[in-house]
Amino acid sequence: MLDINFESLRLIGLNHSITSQLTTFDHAVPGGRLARVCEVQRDWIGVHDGATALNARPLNRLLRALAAEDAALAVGDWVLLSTDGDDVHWLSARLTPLNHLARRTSEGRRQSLASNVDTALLVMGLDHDFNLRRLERYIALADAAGVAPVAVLTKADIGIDVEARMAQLRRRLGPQVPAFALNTLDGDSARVLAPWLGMGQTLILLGTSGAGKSTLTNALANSAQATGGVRADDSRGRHTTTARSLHRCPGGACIIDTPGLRGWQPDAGEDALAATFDDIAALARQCQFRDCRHQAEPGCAVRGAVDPDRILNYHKLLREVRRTEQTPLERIADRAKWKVLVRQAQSRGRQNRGG
Ligand SMILES: Nc1nc2c(ncn2[C@@H]2O[C@H](COP(=O)(O)OP(=O)(O)OP(=O)(O)O)[C@@H](O)[C@H]2O)c(=O)[nH]1
Ligand SMILES: [Zn+2]
Repeated sequence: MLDINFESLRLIGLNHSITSQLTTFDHAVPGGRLARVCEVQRDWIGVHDGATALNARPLNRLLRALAAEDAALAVGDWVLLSTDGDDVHWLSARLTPLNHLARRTSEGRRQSLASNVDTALLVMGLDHDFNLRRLERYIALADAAGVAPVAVLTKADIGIDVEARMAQLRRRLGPQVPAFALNTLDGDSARVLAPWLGMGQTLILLGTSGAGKSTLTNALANSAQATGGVRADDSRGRHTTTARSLHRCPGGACIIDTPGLRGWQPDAGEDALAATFDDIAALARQCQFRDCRHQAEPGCAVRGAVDPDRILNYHKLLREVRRTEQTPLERIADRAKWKVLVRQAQSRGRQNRGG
């Protein structure tokens, strides 16, 4: 029988949607217990069983099962843990995640970020890090996974045009995405973000290197993660955090800190993107032309009502999604077509120079 201490596991995010899976679960591992993945490394998996943090290794049978689903263990996953006579800890199974955050690399590869997350705190500095297109990209990533986005604008104490930027952000994103300007060093963050930090809640922090994710984690979880300085000229961080990790907050929520992402796309389809930009979709129904791009077309209902840069960003993300949804053959055909065009242009150039 599986040994579950609900009270202690609740502190690392256990909820009834997860435990209800156990009734139909084949857990024939002697001494098996439930644990949560806190850190994924190449050779070991950091897990917490509600009482202690320890390092474990996945059994081959788990690796095979994951490979069959084209899945991998991610921070936030619930797993079955057992300890053998030599005190080695093994993971034998993973419970089906309730949701799963992933990104696409610039080559289109899908990469797991975290599982079983309630809220994504999208962390962005009010210094040179401020970029609303990037924020919308993060919102698309969260929306596509069914994770509620909350924008946390850090460095309100040293930021540039703080009030104007917050007003611009709220106008552009509308009321659906709560947004806060914070100085994460002043100790007020936990109070402001309290509605998302309730018992059993899981949050993930996403944002560029240097945005203040580890500083915010430390403020919310009373922990002591290493934080890094940023370059003065462009506010870029130094990639101080190198792996995703899970931290417990005093109020019973837990937080997944992540390294800054570079070169990525949301793992979202066209429908998910349309949901993120549903203000555009709703107004577009009143445009004169069904395929209106809301640029110079007459009778457009979107232009003027939505920030023009938001419209451009939506179309940019749509183009990226369509490109990653191409089959490998379509991509090869597309590349071949480009090569021909480039070659034609080059030979035209040579002819012009020669003639
Ligand atoms: N003045 C001020 N400085 C801040 C604030 N938040 C973060 N910082 C500073 O910004 C620098 C970068 O913060 P980190 O928390 O390391 O950034 P990070 O997002 O975790 O960066 P990576 O771990 O590299 O992904 C540190 O020197 C922090 O002290 C803030 O609200 N105000
Ligand atoms: Zn239009």
